Amino acid sequence: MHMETFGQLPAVRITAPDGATASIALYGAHLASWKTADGRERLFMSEASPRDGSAAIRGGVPVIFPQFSTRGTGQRHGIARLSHWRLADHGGDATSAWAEFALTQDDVLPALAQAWPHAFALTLRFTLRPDALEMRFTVDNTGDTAFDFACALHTYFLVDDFGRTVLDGLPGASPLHFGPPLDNIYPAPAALTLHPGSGTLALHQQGYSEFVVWNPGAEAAAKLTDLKDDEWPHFVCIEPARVDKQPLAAGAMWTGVHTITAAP
Ligand SMILES: O=P(O)(O)OC[C@H]1O[C@H](O)[C@H](O)[C@@H](O)[C@@H]1O
Repeated sequence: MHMETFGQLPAVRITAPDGATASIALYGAHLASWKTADGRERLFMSEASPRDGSAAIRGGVPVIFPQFSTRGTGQRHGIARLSHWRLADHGGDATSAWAEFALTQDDVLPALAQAWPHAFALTLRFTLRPDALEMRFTVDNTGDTAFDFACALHTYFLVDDFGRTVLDGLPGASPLHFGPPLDNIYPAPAALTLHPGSGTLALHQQGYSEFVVWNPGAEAAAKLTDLKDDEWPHFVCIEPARVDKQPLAAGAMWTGVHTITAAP
């Protein structure tokens, strides 16, 4: 583990024994880069993304909590991606390396916290294993009343041939060929396979209820100031999610796991 910067933001880099790396900004516990041992970057990052903590990072893996998009009266996509997390712990063994990040209500700026005044503890652990990345997300209700939350890991996969990118495994929509703008929500199967042009990525999830699949297309992308006009064909977002707010009892914990495994 060593500290580096992502733009002006402090970031943690972990390196697995096989040479795979992940770089996570403390702002948002935001995974900005994942490279497998072959040196290949697997995540898209916008060249126009803010990198100074003034706004959410565009690319990588934004952490969405406690609201998905505008499905509620609170902050769009929630407060986690706009908050400064802490590095809680890190480690590794002969084949793996990991780092865990933590956020509680005390870490959140008052202006963001006031719209969602609950006691919570989030952890997000990134583990690099041979050809794989695991993201283990926990939501702990540390208060004495129930709260409702939604969440997602808004993963921007880098694709090297948009016109040949295919997603297999979505109920009722398999295979899904990318092309027209897309912003759909599907019930989450345990496994999906993404063909990003060359090679495959196997996606496995536990604990989530939906996958959101998003690509803005040219017209909507042109309206996003944090995305260059020609960048939209370089990514597809496939987001394990709990899109609607559901209750979590006082003292209860929810866990969602998303594992991405690369194959040639
Ligand atoms: O621009 P953002 O707030 O990061 O949201 C980006 C996208 O996130 C999700 O994929 C939603 O389903 C989309 O409707 C939204 O456009």
